[in-house]
Amino acid sequence: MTWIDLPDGTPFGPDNLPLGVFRLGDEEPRIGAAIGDHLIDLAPVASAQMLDGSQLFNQPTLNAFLALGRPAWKATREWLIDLVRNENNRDAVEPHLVPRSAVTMLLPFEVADYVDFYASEVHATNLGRLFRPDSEPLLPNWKHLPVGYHGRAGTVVASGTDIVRPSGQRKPPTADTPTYGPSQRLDIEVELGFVVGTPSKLGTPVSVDAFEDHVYGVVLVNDWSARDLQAWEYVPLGPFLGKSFATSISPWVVSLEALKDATVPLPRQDPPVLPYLQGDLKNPDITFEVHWNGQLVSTPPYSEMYWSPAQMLAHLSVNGASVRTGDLYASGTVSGNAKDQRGSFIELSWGGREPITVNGEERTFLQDGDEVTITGWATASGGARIGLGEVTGRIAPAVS
Ligand SMILES: O=C(O)/C=C/C(=O)CC(=O)CC(=O)O
Ligand SMILES: [Ca+2]
Ligand SMILES: [Mg+2]
Repeated sequence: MTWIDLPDGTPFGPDNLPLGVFRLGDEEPRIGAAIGDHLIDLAPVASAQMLDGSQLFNQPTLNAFLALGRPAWKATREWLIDLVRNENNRDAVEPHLVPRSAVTMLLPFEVADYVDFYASEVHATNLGRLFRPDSEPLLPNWKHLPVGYHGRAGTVVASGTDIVRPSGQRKPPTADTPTYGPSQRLDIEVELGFVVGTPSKLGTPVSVDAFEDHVYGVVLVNDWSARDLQAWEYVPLGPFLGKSFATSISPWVVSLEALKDATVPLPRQDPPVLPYLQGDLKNPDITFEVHWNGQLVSTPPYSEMYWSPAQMLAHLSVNGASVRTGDLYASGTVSGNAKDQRGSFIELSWGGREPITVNGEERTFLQDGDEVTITGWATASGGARIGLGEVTGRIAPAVS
């Protein structure tokens, strides 16, 4: 399959070839493609082959590449596949294979706008029960439109960035007035992020069928959430400071093309959705693993998500809002039906009332020094693993 040595079970086999931005020593950041324990430094390989646009890879972000659109994404993928499969390319590529352990991975693209959805029925039901115990868990709109909110693009950070515990207002139900201080209910949210390449025109909605023309690929997302800040501030306008302090994403952008054999039909939508949300709808079949201080605590499955990524894009643009190169929209927390498939600690510990055991300790929310690592992968036809790599972050103490 490839002339490059691959470790067993690598997330980055010859069918994946995700793109990311790396820094090697004090050299300028540039674009690489992951393969096994290495990356291919693409700029020198492309310029030696005198490819049009080889300057594209000599960039500190993927944005210029993303803006090229689907035909160029496909051509680039075919070129990459040939580089790693065809032994004739060995002499050209081998000098530019860099061990991934030798580089620092950066934010892969400059994030334009950031939207966060709420597309898991299990998660929305669980949070409804926890935040609004006296009402129906799912609000009347939930099965008619993919609920979402606009987040803060400027605080989307690279995997590995420390997350400073946010401070803010919180008012426990038993208190009469709010107090200010470090969040005591700091949480994670396991999500899949969709990366927009091709922009759309202001005033013109993007149809469900045009999803693959606009979205290049996916990243892992951890949408850190301060549940105490959130519970006090969110009514009636939705999430604000409880979410905006940081959102971490994985460094490798996996293309939709690499995932095309790893999809499942959408769960049945009942009641039927409006025509602009109808189409041939699929979900990527990704399984996540959540490690809390090294211990596996949950394995959320993407396949059960109620709203598809194409419906999210159609909905976020149906009023004529345009999308831009570098837009990121996230699925919302991925939670499965089983207890050990929940994608947040507020669900895993049921609001803090049912602690879970992590490395022998009873735990509910995040403590300073805790580290959370989320991985994810799909299985392509033929059994090859298409890995998304990982997104990781450690909690640093609040600023006093
Ligand atoms: O139900 C609520 O009031 C709040 C829900 C969330 O915190 C979820 C959110 O950020 C969207 C998601 O990740 O699913
Ligand atoms: Ca979220
Ligand atoms: Mg966030």
